[in-house]
Order: sequence, then C-alpha cells, then structure tokens
Amino acid sequence: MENILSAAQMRDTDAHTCTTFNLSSLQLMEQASQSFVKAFSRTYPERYLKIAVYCGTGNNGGDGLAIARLLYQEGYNHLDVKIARFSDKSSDDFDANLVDIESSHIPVAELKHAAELDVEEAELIIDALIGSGLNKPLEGELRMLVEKINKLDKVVVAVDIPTGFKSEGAMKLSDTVLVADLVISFQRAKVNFFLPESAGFIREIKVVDIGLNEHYIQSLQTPYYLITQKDITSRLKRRAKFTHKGTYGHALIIAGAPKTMGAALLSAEACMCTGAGLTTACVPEEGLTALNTRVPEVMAILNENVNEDLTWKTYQAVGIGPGIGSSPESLALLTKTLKEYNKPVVIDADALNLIGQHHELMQIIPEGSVLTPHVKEFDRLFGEHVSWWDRVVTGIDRAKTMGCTILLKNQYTMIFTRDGKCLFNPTGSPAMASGGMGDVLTGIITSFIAQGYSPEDAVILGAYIHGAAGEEGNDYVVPASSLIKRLPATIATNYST
Ligand SMILES: NC(=O)C1=CN([C@@H]2O[C@H](COP(=O)(O)OP(=O)(O)OC[C@H]3O[C@@H](n4cnc5c(N)ncnc54)[C@H](OP(=O)(O)O)[C@@H]3O)[C@@H](O)[C@H]2O)[C@@H](O)CC1
Ligand SMILES: Nc1ncnc2c1ncn2[C@@H]1O[C@H](COP(=O)(O)OP(=O)(O)O)[C@@H](O)[C@H]1O
Ligand SMILES: [K+]
Repeated sequence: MENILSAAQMRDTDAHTCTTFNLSSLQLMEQASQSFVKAFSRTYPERYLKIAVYCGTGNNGGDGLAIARLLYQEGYNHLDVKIARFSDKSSDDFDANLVDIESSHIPVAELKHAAELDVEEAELIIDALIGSGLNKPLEGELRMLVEKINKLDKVVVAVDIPTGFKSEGAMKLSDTVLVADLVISFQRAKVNFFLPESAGFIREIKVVDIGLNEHYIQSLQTPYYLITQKDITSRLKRRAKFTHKGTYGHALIIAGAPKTMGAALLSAEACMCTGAGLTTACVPEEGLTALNTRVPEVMAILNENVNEDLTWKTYQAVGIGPGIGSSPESLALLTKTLKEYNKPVVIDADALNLIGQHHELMQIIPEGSVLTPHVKEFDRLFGEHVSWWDRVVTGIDRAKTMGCTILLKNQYTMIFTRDGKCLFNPTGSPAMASGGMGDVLTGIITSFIAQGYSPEDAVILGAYIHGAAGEEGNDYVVPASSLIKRLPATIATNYST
C-alpha cells in the first residue's frame, strides 16, 4: 500500500531527501518542476497555447518560476508570469528562480494588489500561488485574486495542490480555492483529494514522481493508505488443482423481504460468482421461486424455518442485511445472528439501520465483524457529521473501539481497520451509482471470508474487485446484475502472473 503523507511529512521528506541524496533544495525544486513539465506537456502538447503562470513568493511560487522557464525552453513561447507579491516575505529558492527568469525572454509582472489584475489573455493558467504551505484559509488580497481568477473561467492546472486547498483536515464547500481542472501533484496524492468535498475544487489529479526518497517515505507512520493493484495480486489465492467446492467454504446470505427480494438475489449471486464453494440464502418464502429461478446454484433456508433449519457451524461466513427491512421479524433474525454466530458477520444495509435504531445491538456484534455502511447508514449508526474529514476521524476511532472493519462507501471507498488505519480504495466509477450495487458488495465480501480470507483482506479484495468490475467497459451505467457477471473475469485478471 502507498502511505499518504501530511503536508508536514512532505516537508520533512523534502529536507531528508536533500540530505540523503546530497541535493540542494533548489535542485529538488528543479526536479519537481521538470516532472511537472513532463506531465503537463503530455496533457497539453500544443505549443501555441497561451499560458499565464501565477506565482506566490514561497516554494510553490518558486516551482512556478522554474516551470515557466522550463516550459519556455520546451517551446511554449506564448507564456507570461504574474507574481502575487502581497507581502515582503519570499523563500530563498523563489528568489533564486526569480533571478533566472528575469534574465530570460519571459515577461514577468508583479501584482501588489488583486485589483491590478485587469484582463487575462491566456487560455490556460498555471496555479503556483500556494501549495502545501497553506497555513490558514485564504483571506485579503490573495483571496480576492483567487476569486477573480475563478471568475475568468480559464483552464487551470495547479502545481502540487490548488491554492487554498488543505492537504488534510476538515474542508468546507464555502472555502475559497482556486478551482483546478488538473492538479499535477508531487510524489503522493494528498488525503483530502480522496474526500467528496474535493469534487467542487478539483476535476482531475495526476501524481508525479519528483525523486523524493521513497525508502524514507515508506518508513513514515500515517493512518492513511492508498490500496494498489499489488495489494490485490499479493492477497488473491489461486484455485489449486484437486480442490473442490468444500475447499472454498459455505456462505450464508441473510437478505430480502417480499418487496425487496432483488437485494437477496444480487447478494447471493455475487457471493456465488466471487467463488464461494457453496452459497445458501436465507429468504422469506415469497422469494423462494425467484431465487430458484434466477440463481439455481444457490440453496435456500426460509426465514420462518430458521429455528429448525439453521445450523450456524455449517457456514464459514455470514452476510446479513440487504433488503431485510425493519420489521420485528427482521430485528429478531438479526439479534439471533449476532448472538449465535460467534464468528465475524458482514453487516450491511437494513441490518445497520436496525443497529442504529437499537444501539444495544452494538454490544453483541461479534469481534472482527465487517460493517459496510453508505454515508447515510454511517451517520445513522455513529451520529450526524458535517464533513467527510469528521467521518474519517470517527471511522478510525470506531473501528478500533468496536474491533471491527468498517467500510464507508464512496467514490474512494474508505476502509477503517481494527488497528486504526484508513485505507482508500482507488477503483470504482460513477457508473456504479445505482441501486443494488451495495448488495453485490456484501455478497462479494461474504464470499471472500467463506473462502478463508481474513475479514480485513476480504474487505480490501472486495472493495477493489467490485470497483474494478464497475470500471470495465467505461459504460455510462453498470446495472448491479451486469457487474456480477463480470466478477469471475475481473478476479482472474487480478491474479499475480
Ligand atoms: N515538499 C516537497 O516535496 C517539495 C515541495 N516543493 C514545493 O514547495 C511547496 C511548499 O512550499 P512552502 O512550504 O514554501 O509553501 P507555499 O505552498 O509556497 O506557501 C507558503 C507561502 O504562502 C503564504 N500563505 C500561506 N497561507 C496563506 C494564506 N492563507 N493567505 C495568504 N498567504 C498564505 C505564506 O505566507 P506567510 O503565511 O508565511 O506569511 C508563504 O508565503 C509545495 O507545495 C511544492 O510546490 C518543491 O519545490 C520541492 C519538493
Ligand atoms: N461514484 C462512484 N464511484 C465509485 N463507486 C461508487 C460510486 N457510486 C457508487 N459506488 C459504489 O456502489 C456501491 C453503492 O452501495 P449502496 O449505496 O449501499 O447501494 P445499494 O444500497 O443500492 O445496494 C458502493 O460500493 C459504492 O462504493
Ligand atoms: K498551487
């Protein structure tokens, strides 16, 4: 997994890299600027583009000056630099790059006040006003300048971080940020890039290697990690020769009510398609014909017969919740499951809402269980939150105190682990934003647990494979039932070779 660093850790890495690689900070700035220019010219290869580079007077501004010089050398000759000099302070590396640019052919203008910005002829603006050095919300002249640039409606490419955007900590949609079409960010994505509030400020992100000391970065402690494909290939086990259905576990999916049988069908079919050796669905009698017709591979237990027909030790994994509703019978079935199945349970949807209404059930959730809320279910369980950052804080805390893995669904689904980490899943697509998708995820995770993966590994694999299957084909929308059909192939392509 890739660890995600705070702004302070990035600064620390910057200094450490200079020492260990025997580089000056100015040389590191040059490296960072070269990496930016390489990525920029791939995205915007037209050399006739009119570009304005807006620079602050810190190191982000220093990068901006070096980038302007390098772009000019690359043939981007319709380019000018505007320096927002709203204070007397400037960094040494900014000053050094200013000397270089002043001896070039690039026009440089200094703005002492935001009001001095009149017309902007450039089609594209490079934002090098402030990066990771933001120390308070934008105010005064800089805020006015950013608001003015936002109104120009130009294409904006941010250096490292958009001006005004915090690397970490709670964000508000009302914050003033220079809205970026593209952020070319240095070495690591920043935590807040993965939270939904960023959508209002950032359209696309590219992370470029600027040659920081990776060995050192990986030694840094952080709760935030990004899951990579390697984490999946290293976890997924092949189906070996001579194995049989008994090798891959028996999963029980407790789901569905007369009017929401689809949830049970989706969840049970996803469980089967993810590779559980056997899948049984516990459903109401009204759903039996649908189940037998739609997924003949899946066996059934009827809700009304659980007391006679259900033997817990038959099942290596249990998932409960999709479409069970909130009836007293569902509450009783949930309570029975949590009390009697003394191994981890995958708890989703209505089961989470029932726990939200009957908080005493929290106490009997088996150790190591998996909770898979979407945002509303998360808030019903743990209280209202005003920002996604606050949910991250709560998720980390609750997963530790409950001894459970909590998966909070989103574009970048967050997985809170029992040892206090927050893992971001990179796969998935807005094509997946349609009903039934979460029911499929429950089936997938339950299936991986039945096959012998630890609950945490099952959640990591489940979130990644679910998202990867949703991305395939780049479709406008992926109905949940179509995603299920892709699962066997998606899993196969993620095996290590
Ligand atoms: N780490 C790395 O790996 C590498 C980092 N590099 C680059 O360095 C960047 C970080 O540079 P940095 O630390 O100098 O901070 P930076 O973003 O220029 O901002 C500081 C300036 O902003 C000002 N300021 C702050 N908040 C403000 C506000 N609300 N409103 C108004 N002003 C405000 C602050 O003023 P002050 O508050 O101190 O008066 C100061 O002048 C990083 O993003 C990357 O681009 C690469 O070159 C090499 C590798
Ligand atoms: N924009 C998106 N990007 C990535 N994944 C998404 C997106 N929208 C939805 N999903 C995924 O689809 C699933 C939706 O789950 P949920 O809201 O519980 O659906 P339902 O209750 O209809 O089954 C989650 O796993 C979520 O991560
Ligand atoms: K910036």
